[in-house]
Amino acid sequence: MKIGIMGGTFDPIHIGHLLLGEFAYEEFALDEIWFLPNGNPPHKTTDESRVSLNHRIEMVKLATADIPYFRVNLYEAQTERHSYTYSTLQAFHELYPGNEFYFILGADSLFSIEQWMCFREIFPACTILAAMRDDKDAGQMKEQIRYLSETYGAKIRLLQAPLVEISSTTIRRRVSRNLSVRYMVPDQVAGYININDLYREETEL
Ligand SMILES: Nc1ncnc2c1ncn2[C@@H]1O[C@H](COP(=O)(O)OP(=O)(O)OP(=O)(O)O)[C@@H](O)[C@H]1O
Ligand SMILES: O=C(O)c1ccc[n+]([C@@H]2O[C@H](COP(=O)([O-])O)[C@@H](O)[C@H]2O)c1
Repeated sequence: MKIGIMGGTFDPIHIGHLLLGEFAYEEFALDEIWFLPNGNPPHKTTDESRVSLNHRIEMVKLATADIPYFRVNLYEAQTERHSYTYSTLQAFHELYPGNEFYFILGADSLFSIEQWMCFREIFPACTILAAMRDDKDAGQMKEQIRYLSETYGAKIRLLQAPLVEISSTTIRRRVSRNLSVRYMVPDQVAGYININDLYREETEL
């Protein structure tokens, strides 16, 4: 099978993430998209101010429940230790042999990938599908793809998805200011945020 992996902190999941999954599925004829919530994000330093892992997972489940080819994979959520993409991919090849993995990410992740743990080991283990987050990314993205491909033999494809300038930060900020997040997150996620009173405090940004 061809499996797309949509890794993220998902604090909370929003339509930018879901569109990447949907367009990757279609454009690269993938069989499934696995949403992979990060248990303890290696590079985000403000974990203590974020909502609990359980809330993040619950929102990912709600957002993906109706789509048969969207799955939630809790591999990285099962450990308190940092999860690193290279080791998750190694584990997936052992746990699910014979599958091809496509790691889906946005421009910011592609630009910082050389700071990731053992990043060279990521390239032979998957094809990267990289999406722009912003119009300004276009030229720089192509250059970064060329650079990573030539330098490390990375297999990277540009993922053409609608440009959505929404981030989890935007959602957290808007909720804390009592502004609407309707249409930015699925209705079920907006309802969950509301019922559980998430992101109300400015300090949770
Ligand atoms: N609107 C978007 N368009 C394209 N890619 C996105 C978008 N939002 C997130 N991504 C990508 O999805 C992956 C997971 O992102 P993450 O869960 O950190 O969301 P985020 O919106 O970037 O969060 P935050 O604002 O908290 O940093 C990353 O590879 C990121 O680049
Ligand atoms: O392995 C690493 O060192 C590493 C460093 C930064 C990000 N990642 C992964 O990249 C994905 C997007 O990360 P984030 O923080 O933007 O949600 C998610 O699956 C992270 O686990 C991985």
